[in-house]
Amino acid sequence: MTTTNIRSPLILDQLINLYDPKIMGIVIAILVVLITIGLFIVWRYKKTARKGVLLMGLSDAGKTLIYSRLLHNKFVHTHTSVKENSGEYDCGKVSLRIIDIPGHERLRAKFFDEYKGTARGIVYIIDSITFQKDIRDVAEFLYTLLSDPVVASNRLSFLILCNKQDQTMAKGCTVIKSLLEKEMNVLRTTKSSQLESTGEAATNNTFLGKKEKDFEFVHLLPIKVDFAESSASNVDPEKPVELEALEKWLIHIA
Ligand SMILES: Nc1nc2c(ncn2[C@@H]2O[C@H](COP(=O)(O)OP(=O)(O)OP(=O)(O)O)[C@@H](O)[C@H]2O)c(=O)[nH]1
Repeated sequence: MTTTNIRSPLILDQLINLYDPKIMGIVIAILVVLITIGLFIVWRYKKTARKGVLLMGLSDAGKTLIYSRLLHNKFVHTHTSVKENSGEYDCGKVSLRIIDIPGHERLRAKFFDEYKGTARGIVYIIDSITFQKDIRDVAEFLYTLLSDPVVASNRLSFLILCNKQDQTMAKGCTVIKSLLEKEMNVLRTTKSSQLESTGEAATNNTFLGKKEKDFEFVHLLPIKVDFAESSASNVDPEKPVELEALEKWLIHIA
């Protein structure tokens, strides 16, 4: 009896002795697990809270027609947008908020700043007929989006949608991808030398891709950039509307 009474406080002392390396180890392991679970819950919450998909691109690429097709399954006669269109797209269990951002140079930055924080992905729409003529502007705008700090920190998904494939003059998405990579490479060199001349190179995070390597979209990971083709117009009944690739991508990121 006496022996037990003397030993129990000693064992208890040992158990609550935080300086005991074993106990310290267990306490640290529990804390690490709890912090990880906490961070995971916050990350999941933030991710699911961001359910916007921005339709972006130069003016006349077909954003509003694609928006109208996707959400209302309608052909509309469009004109240059001056404000955004926004609506819910049902992806089965969840829905996404599709936002059609005006492509006009003076408006797009303002709307992008307004919506980028709530975005999960960006569909960058290209007019595949005028692509070669506008390649510089197409690449420049895309570069601006990809080098945005919010895009990088939220790891937004990108779909580059080569639209107007119903037209015979339209370039296919493989050609567009390869020409765009070449143009982004040139643009990157120009931007880097401009920054160096103003002494901002060290502080600015605008170098996209891998140093010492030609620009490739795959080098932007964890920002994932996919390419697909689409056609939003069915003025010619022989050529149907093709938005399946876009719809599959939306379900994939939802
Ligand atoms: N042939 C063809 N024409 C298309 C397609 N998608 C859009 N268009 C036409 O392209 C023109 C421009 O389409 P919009 O949807 O207004 O373009 P947008 O990108 O919203 O232009 P902004 O509002 O200026 O940003 C319209 O005449 C559309 O009918 C397509 O897949 N094929």
